[in-house]
Amino acid sequence: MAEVVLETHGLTMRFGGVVASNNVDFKLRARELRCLIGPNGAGKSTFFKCVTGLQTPTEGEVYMRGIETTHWIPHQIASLGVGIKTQTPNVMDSLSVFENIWLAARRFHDVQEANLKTQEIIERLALGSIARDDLGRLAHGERQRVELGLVAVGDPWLVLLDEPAAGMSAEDVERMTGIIHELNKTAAIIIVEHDMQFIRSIADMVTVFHQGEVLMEDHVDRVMSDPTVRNVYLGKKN
Ligand SMILES: Nc1ncnc2c1ncn2[C@@H]1O[C@H](COP(=O)(O)OP(=O)(O)OP(=O)(O)O)[C@@H](O)[C@H]1O
Repeated sequence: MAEVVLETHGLTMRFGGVVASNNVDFKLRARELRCLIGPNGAGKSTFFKCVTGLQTPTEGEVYMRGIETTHWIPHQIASLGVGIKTQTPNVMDSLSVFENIWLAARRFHDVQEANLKTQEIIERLALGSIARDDLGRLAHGERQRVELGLVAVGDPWLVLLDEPAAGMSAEDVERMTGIIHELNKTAAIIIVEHDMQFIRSIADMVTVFHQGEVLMEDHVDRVMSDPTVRNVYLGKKN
């Protein structure tokens, strides 16, 4: 069996009386692609933030390739070889696509290698036609693609993506799907996502969150046809 690259034990996050994440045990193996779904307020974002170091859980532990990262900040986690795409990316609108990717590449490589890596990412993600454009002038879908480029530049073995398809056109989503599959050749990937069409097109295994807990973990087809999952989305009691 493939190596476990991410594991949580009893991950719990309380905000006052609200238990946003409740004793979550989670495991992801090398080269897996897992979508995290669930209705609004189910605890997906909280789980994502605890795993990426944006929040520190109240209880429980996070391990990446066996290293405990529970109290680490995102920068430390990224330095392990983990690519993180949050909804508030660290980019500069007044710099070009090339420059933004180059700056990200420079964190991992010397100047010469950063040049080569930037060029490689621009080709892999088909960003050539917009490479000299300022990031601030790009359409939403193009920008999302650049942000994936920033994730890919560190050759990550684990990629954590928060709603990569949000607000995108069907064409952009299709492109994004291709890029994620390409990243998945070398990295395990977690995607927090609302867009069911995107999930159907990309997911294999899905973890369903409900009221801060894992309700179900199974193949996307079984999850989508499960009556309990349907009821949870529709807000019905079982
Ligand atoms: N910073 C916070 N302070 C207080 N309560 C919070 C905070 N963050 C999340 N919560 C609460 O925790 C619960 C889980 O929220 P979370 O955002 O993790 O769910 P979600 O599944 O990501 O929802 P959505 O799909 O709407 O983004 C909700 O009841 C939410 O109101």
